[in-house]
Amino acid sequence: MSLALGCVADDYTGASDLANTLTKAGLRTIQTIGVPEEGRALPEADAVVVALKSRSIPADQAVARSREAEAWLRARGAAHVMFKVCSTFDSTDAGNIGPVMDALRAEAGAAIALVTPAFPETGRSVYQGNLFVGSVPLNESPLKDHPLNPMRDANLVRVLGRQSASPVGLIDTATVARGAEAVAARLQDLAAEGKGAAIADAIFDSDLETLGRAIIAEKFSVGASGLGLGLARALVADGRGTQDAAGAAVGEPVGGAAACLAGSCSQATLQQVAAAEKIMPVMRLDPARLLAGADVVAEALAFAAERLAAGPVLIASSAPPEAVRALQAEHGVDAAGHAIEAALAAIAEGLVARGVRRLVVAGGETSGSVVDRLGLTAFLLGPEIAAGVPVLRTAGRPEPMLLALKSGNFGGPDFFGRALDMMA
Ligand SMILES: Nc1ncnc2c1ncn2[C@@H]1O[C@H](COP(=O)(O)OP(=O)(O)OP(=O)(O)O)[C@@H](O)[C@H]1O
Ligand SMILES: O=C(O)[C@@H](O)C(=O)CO
Repeated sequence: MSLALGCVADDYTGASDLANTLTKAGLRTIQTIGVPEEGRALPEADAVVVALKSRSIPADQAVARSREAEAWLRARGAAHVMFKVCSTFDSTDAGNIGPVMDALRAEAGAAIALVTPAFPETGRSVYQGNLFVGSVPLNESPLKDHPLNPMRDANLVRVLGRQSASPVGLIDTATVARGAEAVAARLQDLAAEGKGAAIADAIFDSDLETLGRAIIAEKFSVGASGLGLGLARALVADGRGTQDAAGAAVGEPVGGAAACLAGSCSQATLQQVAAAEKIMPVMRLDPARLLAGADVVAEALAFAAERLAAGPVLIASSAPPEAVRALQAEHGVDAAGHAIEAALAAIAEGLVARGVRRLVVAGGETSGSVVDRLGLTAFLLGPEIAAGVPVLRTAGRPEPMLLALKSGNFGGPDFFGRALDMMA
């Protein structure tokens, strides 16, 4: 297998979002969970997205894991490696986007990296270096209340500048409008000025296509699904894609019971959980009781066991920002987050033991814990449920499962019902 494109993603839902975009754009794509162990056979692919759970871990660990993933991808022929970050640039001033970018850029022997989280299909655009979520700057969007990394500055030149060891420049929209050669020239000028990264403006998919063409001959970039789209289209134009990449992984139904888990507290997920209450039994986990030592895992599994034969259930810890803040104030951000993630992962394991083979999970960290607990190692890409959320089919598991790993902010209010319909 000689890869046209290699990607290192900093969380599992983000990886499936990117793999979905690459597949739709015409690259046959596989998502692996971590770096595959030596000797593990993978299906033929044009692109591999190695999913890490590195968004919220200490920066030195994120760097080490990302370097290992990059080396694995390069060894399989990937001339360009993209580091996939969140389209809302989720990170703190302590990392991890800057440190990982610095390390992978050095590995690639590149002087500068083009960086853009723009993903117009989901309303993320970058103008004059400022990230917009829909019509509002990042710091006015619901991301200002994110439980792990509240985003309080929309200016990405500043945000990345605080995380990277080298200065950060801007490729503005006027330059992007002049085309790929103008972008490539500006990138070289910024490198000559000593900049190690350039935030690139992008408002429309056509901007991302320009950026893709400008950097496809470079070895490294940083972006979200939008930049993936630009790179994939440049590769496909160059004859590196596969006809019917999107149809490649649609397989037989897997049967079994279906269930949903939500650990995301985003505004989108809160609405989706509320809407799900109209179509399936919903159990709301009480994190305060969990943290006080109550066996909420057993309670949730008993709730599910009584109902699964009749249809899907949803188990959710999702709560509005005030409740999240109150819990975190009492127990600490990490302790609260990890305890809830671990509980939802244990519930997932119990559900699979009780015959669940179709599982929808909302939230990046939550999905990471669930997928790790289930020991899943790779996914093939199925149809798209909502922008950025595909149906995933496990690869290498004797009894296949279907999953949907939803990034917190993605999907419309009817997401859970829609996902279950598409996984029937
Ligand atoms: N009621 C709650 N109170 C406090 N923290 C919670 C609560 N419910 C879930 N959490 C924690 O909030 C975090 C949510 O992060 P997660 O990544 O799963 O969702 P998200 O941030 O909305 O999704 P994404 O990263 O895809 O945008 C997790 O650590 C989870 O355990
Ligand atoms: O880019 C995005 O917004 C998503 O793929 C994601 O990473 C959210 O966690």
